[in-house]
Amino acid sequence: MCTVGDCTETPGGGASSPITTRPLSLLISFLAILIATYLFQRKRYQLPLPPGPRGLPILGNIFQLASKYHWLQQQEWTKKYGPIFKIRFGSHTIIVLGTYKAARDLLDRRAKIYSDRPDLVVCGKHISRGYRTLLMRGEMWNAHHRLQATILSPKMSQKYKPVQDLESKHMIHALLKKPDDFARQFHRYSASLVFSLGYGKRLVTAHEKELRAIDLIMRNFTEAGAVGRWWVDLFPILDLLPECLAEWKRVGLKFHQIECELHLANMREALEEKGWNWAKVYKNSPLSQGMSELEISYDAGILYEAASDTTTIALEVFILAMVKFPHVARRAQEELDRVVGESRLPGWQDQASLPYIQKVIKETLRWRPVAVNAFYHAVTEDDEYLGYRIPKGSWIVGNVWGIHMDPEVYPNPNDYNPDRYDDETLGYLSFGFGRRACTGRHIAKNSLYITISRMLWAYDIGPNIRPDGAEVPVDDMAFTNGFLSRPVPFECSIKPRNQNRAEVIEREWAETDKDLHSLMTAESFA
Ligand code: HEM
Repeated sequence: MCTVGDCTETPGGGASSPITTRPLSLLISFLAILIATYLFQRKRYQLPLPPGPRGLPILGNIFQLASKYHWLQQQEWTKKYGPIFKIRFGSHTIIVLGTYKAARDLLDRRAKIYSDRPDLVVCGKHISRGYRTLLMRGEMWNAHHRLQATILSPKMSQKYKPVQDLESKHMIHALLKKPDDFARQFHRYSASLVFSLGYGKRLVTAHEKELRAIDLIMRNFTEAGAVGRWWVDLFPILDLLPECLAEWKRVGLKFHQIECELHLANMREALEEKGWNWAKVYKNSPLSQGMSELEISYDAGILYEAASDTTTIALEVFILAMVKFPHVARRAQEELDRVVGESRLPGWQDQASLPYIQKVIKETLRWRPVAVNAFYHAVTEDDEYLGYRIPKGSWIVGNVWGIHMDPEVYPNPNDYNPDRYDDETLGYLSFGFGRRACTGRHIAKNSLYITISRMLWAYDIGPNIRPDGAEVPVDDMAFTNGFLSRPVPFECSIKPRNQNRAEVIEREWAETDKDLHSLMTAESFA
């Protein structure tokens, strides 16, 4: 028998819930979710877009951004519109995040939906043709990200220290003969390090054809690929034009072919080299099965491109800072003299005992960030933040420059002041955000440690002095414009601190094992 309320019997006599009430409750829950989602989306859809500067009809804010330094313009707009604002770039909406908190909240904490890249027509579709990790999307990016993790993880990055030791000694020694040549020596260091790791071959003179070829590619990519250089980047529909009317297609194809030839040739040679190298790891990795030879070679080539200019620029900024803030150099030298002494160069064994040098590195990356806007992210779902709607597909940019100059986070931001990192929680954003943060950052930080500590141990760095005794003025705001922003060439004085140190440099360089293959055996990377 059953009474009202506890009946579990059906007219047919069996247990009722699996057959009748469960589908009903499922249906009700489904409808409730549907309605809630609809109401939520409708509410979100009704939210306003972030505020932003008025632009021209159709074109948007392109001309305002084309002003000399777009990052200064963005900094001004943050002051006017707040932590999040919108600009238009032809048919694209770009959301700019102007404060540390806004950038961390969205690009890091909501990285799951903020780690896509926009489809960039010229540098993405035509020059890179899907092969450049920086611009990859979806599954293809996942596959390459996993592949890169096998060689760029924190653990693997520690194993590259012997090569960084060799290349930094080479650099410090070369500067004894030609101190004015510092920019070229920094470039040689950065390029040779990654070329050695990637292809098992050093770049000793900085005149090698490989180095010139990659420099050409970087120039092509940054100049021809700069978003806004071509109308088609603003209005992708123009890409439907036939090739005879679309110069960017011809230029893109030409640049792509140059890259393909170079990356393939470099990889094929690397596979024949004696020792261990990234090309071999890539080729033999189970993670690369199913990737074409070109795809694998491009990945290795891209690492070289991503590593060489960035590290060079950071080192140039370091010299600029030492010229403008000589008291910092003196503080760092006191620390080095106390910890290391005068009879040897600083090495990896000193890294943990040189906290001031670590702060100098952080401050260098903050004070004049190498990539002023990191790089474009894109959002894969509609989202809201601070009461504003962020439409799916928007391009998202963290204005790293403006954020690093925010006095609320970094008091007196234009001062180069390593002591600000006494607060160990204070961060910086120079390696970008979330899942797209720079995968080479562990190598980069070690490079900056070994080169900067040795530069300061070995040399006095300061302004150049004219014959009349006046300092040659240096403008610490004179930078090139672009995705990467480097100091405009400037004069400075780099002199050995004394004869003893010059002799130590000579001695250590003479005693260094310069045979890359003996440093890069398969056993040392196992
Ligand atoms: C001081 C040196 C360096 C700086 C300042 C730097 C900065 C950056 C920045 C800002 C990004 C874009 C991050 C974003 O979109 O949020 C990036 C991406 C990347 N960097 Fe670096 N980088 C440096 C050195 C290196 C090195 C040494 C390597 C490799 C050995 C490297 C490999 C890459 C790669 C592969 C990406 C693309 C990541 C992706 O989209 O998946 N970088 N880097």
